Amino acid sequence: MTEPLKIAMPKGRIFEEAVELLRRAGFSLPPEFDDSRKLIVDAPEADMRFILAKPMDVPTYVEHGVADIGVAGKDTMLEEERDVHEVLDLGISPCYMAVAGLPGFEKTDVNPKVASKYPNLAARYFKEQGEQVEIIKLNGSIELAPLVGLADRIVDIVSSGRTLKENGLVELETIVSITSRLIVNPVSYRLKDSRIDEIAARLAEVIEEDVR
Ligand SMILES: Nc1ncnc2c1ncn2[C@@H]1O[C@H](COP(=O)(O)OP(=O)(O)OP(=O)(O)O)[C@@H](O)[C@H]1O
Ligand SMILES: O=P(O)(O)OC[C@H]1O[C@H](OP(=O)(O)OP(=O)(O)O)[C@H](O)[C@@H]1O
Repeated sequence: MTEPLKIAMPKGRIFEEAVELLRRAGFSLPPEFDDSRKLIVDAPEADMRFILAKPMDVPTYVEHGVADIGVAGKDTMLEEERDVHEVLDLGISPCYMAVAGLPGFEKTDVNPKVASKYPNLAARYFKEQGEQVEIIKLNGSIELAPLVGLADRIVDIVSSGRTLKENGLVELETIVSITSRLIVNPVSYRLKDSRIDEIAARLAEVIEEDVR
């Protein structure tokens, strides 16, 4: 008897698209997957065990090896910088990271403040730009920060652009495009390479079908 492959899945936005992709790749996932509060879900037919984590924590579960593989937004990889391999761009949940602010924003030298849920990514970006800023970490509703004067700019995810627009903010710079990735623990990859390669290949086939 082999041990089931452990897969860390992000709850929330990415979840449904990732499940659909796995099902289309021919993996049989139990119906309870679609409507349950369980955090560990076994899929015996696929010989898989799913660990349902907060999206930002998926790379952590995979780095520590409690999950062999995982599905993670590129944003979480850039923020967390975990020791994991990225083996496939799944192309799902596309969005991008941008700097935004109030219209007419101009850089001043006086203590610029940037609010973000991604403090490491934001700090790295401004360092690369040669601009010294203070990063203020927030956990959500980032667009509020410039409206109430907590920060003059934000670094956040943009998808439809609706949140920026409805709050009277404008995009100032695009940082990076984002999609979800299949990530792998380096030790699991050495020990279970054929199993993991097979999953990646089957997913890649489905993704290619969509491109065609
Ligand atoms: N418009 C979007 N806003 C945020 N994340 C998005 C968007 N579109 C795609 N994504 C992807 O979805 C992931 C976040 O999913 P979700 O919003 O469910 O998690 P979260 O922000 O951690 O949730 P929570 O609001 O519970 O903190 C990101 O890592 C990103 O890769
Ligand atoms: O361009 P849009 O389609 O409007 O999407 C972008 C918004 O969605 C996300 O927030 P989320 O809904 O996750 O809420 P949060 O601010 O509580 O994280 C993100 O942080 C932006 O605020």
